[in-house]
Amino acid sequence: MSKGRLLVIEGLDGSGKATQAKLLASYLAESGRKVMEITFPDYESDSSALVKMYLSGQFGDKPDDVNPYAASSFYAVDRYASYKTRWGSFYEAGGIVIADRYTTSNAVHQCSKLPPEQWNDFLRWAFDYEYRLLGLPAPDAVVYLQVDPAVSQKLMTGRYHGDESRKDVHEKDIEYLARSRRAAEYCAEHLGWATVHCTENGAMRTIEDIQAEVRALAEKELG
Ligand SMILES: Cc1cn([C@H]2C[C@H](O)[C@@H](COP(=O)(O)O)O2)c(=O)[nH]c1=O
Repeated sequence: MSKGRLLVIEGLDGSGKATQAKLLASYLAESGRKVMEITFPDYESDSSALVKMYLSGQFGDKPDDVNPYAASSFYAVDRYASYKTRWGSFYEAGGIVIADRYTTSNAVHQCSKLPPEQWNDFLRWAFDYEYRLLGLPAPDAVVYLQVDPAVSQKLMTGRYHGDESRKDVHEKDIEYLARSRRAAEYCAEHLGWATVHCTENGAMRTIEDIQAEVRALAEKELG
């Protein structure tokens, strides 16, 4: 039996990835396809222990306190565990997997710790490590949900109702988030990701409008 398909929804914090991934998975399931939705980090699993230590600041309270290769490894083994225990056999048997974040999040959030002239080397390493050495599937398509900086700032402020202490080490660091945005746009442009522009005139477009574009991209990929 031929292996399945992996569609990834990527975007910066607060871009609506979880909502769009869920809606896409339900839509594809209703259209009669075998679908599973997965999300990373896999906070429910013990395999995310190192990711949790990192995000809660136990290795240092700034993202840059943990070098991108170390941090990427934490997320990569979390994905490996999830693949082995949750979705690997479903995917291998031909199922469609919709991922809310994937290796592509290391491309965005870890790449941004390096100067731009080192990005290509880092990206080559990250993809080679996960897709070849660990044996995880490479995505068939990546949809990047692009949100204007001013709008995403507003969304992030609202998310924790002004309680800064609930933010993780990435979310607390505005300068790091700006760098991650630059890395995300670089990846979207150079790695063949499909960009969906989620903002219009300084506000988010409706969930339904964005979903219509996401579905069209998925349908094009799945045929
Ligand atoms: C899945 C994943 C997330 N991240 C980052 C993105 C977020 O800032 C943070 C936590 O993810 P979350 O906001 O989706 O809970 O971890 C990576 O750096 N690499 C990864 O592989």
